[in-house]
Amino acid sequence: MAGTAGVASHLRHVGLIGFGAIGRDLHGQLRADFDLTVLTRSRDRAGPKDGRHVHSIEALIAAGPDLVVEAAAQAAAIELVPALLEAGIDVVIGSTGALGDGAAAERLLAAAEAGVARLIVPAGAVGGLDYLAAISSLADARVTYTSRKPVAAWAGELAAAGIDGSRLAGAHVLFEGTAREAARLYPRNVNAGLTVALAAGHGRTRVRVVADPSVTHNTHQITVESAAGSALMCFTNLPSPSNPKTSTLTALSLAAAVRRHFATLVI
Ligand SMILES: NC(=O)C1=CN([C@@H]2O[C@H](COP(=O)(O)OP(=O)(O)OC[C@H]3O[C@@H](n4cnc5c(N)ncnc54)[C@H](O)[C@@H]3O)[C@@H](O)[C@H]2O)C=CC1
Ligand SMILES: O=C([O-])CC(=O)C(=O)O
Repeated sequence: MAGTAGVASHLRHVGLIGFGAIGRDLHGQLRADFDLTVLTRSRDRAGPKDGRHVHSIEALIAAGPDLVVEAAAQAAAIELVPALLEAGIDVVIGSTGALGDGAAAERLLAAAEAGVARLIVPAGAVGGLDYLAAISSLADARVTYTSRKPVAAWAGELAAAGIDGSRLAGAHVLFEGTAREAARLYPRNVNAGLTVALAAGHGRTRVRVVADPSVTHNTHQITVESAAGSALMCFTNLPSPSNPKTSTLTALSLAAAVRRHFATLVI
């Protein structure tokens, strides 16, 4: 099967936290090749029709997963992921913006160290993290990440700023600044900016957030200037049908991170 080269033939056990737009897609993409246990809050009624389904982090740890993917929310990552890491379970963190909170990042990394586990940052809605990590050692590197999404992805944020999204005539810059601040202000929309900053370095990365009535896709542009040259990366992603804030690419990226984790040939 495409993309599974090198995956061990016996079924590995993967835990998923969250069963929203990403969690449901991820479950569908992984169910044929992995044993899955899904953690949802007890008040969230939706869950998988087949496979294991639990409502507490203790039950997820007791199920004994080889790897867990968090695809719920920054708050869920901060609350639940440390216990997994302390229990020695590697975690792919979808809500990368959680690492923008200094105290939370310290807690997560301390838990990983204590449990001798790995906290894995996936590319998510963007790509090119290998390039960004490569130029991160260059002192002069400058990276700009621009998130440009349709107005539907910003309905709540525009309303909070007193702007009627349906009347927006042109692109509206909601934010320019650091990745940490963007991830704090837009926890469900700008995790990708924090991912870029983790790869390239916070001090080198600027983030722009734009609501644009002329685009139909979630567009992520990364520009880089450094002593190694320049790069322009643009990801024009279809929004998830069930959550316009989220790109359909994100679940595919998390599934790829899971397969990579168990692969013999690592790409
Ligand atoms: N790294 C990246 O590029 C991206 C990261 N994300 C992150 O992924 C998260 C999920 O995205 P979607 O699936 O589109 O959101 P969604 O809103 O469709 O689904 C999230 C689900 O997680 C559940 N949830 C929240 N807290 C929970 C908890 N403590 N325990 C168990 N379940 C919990 C919610 O009830 C909901 O069902 C976003 O909030 C964002 O943090 C989203 C898009 C891109
Ligand atoms: O999926 C996307 O387009 C990006 C996103 O929501 C995020 O970075 O949180």
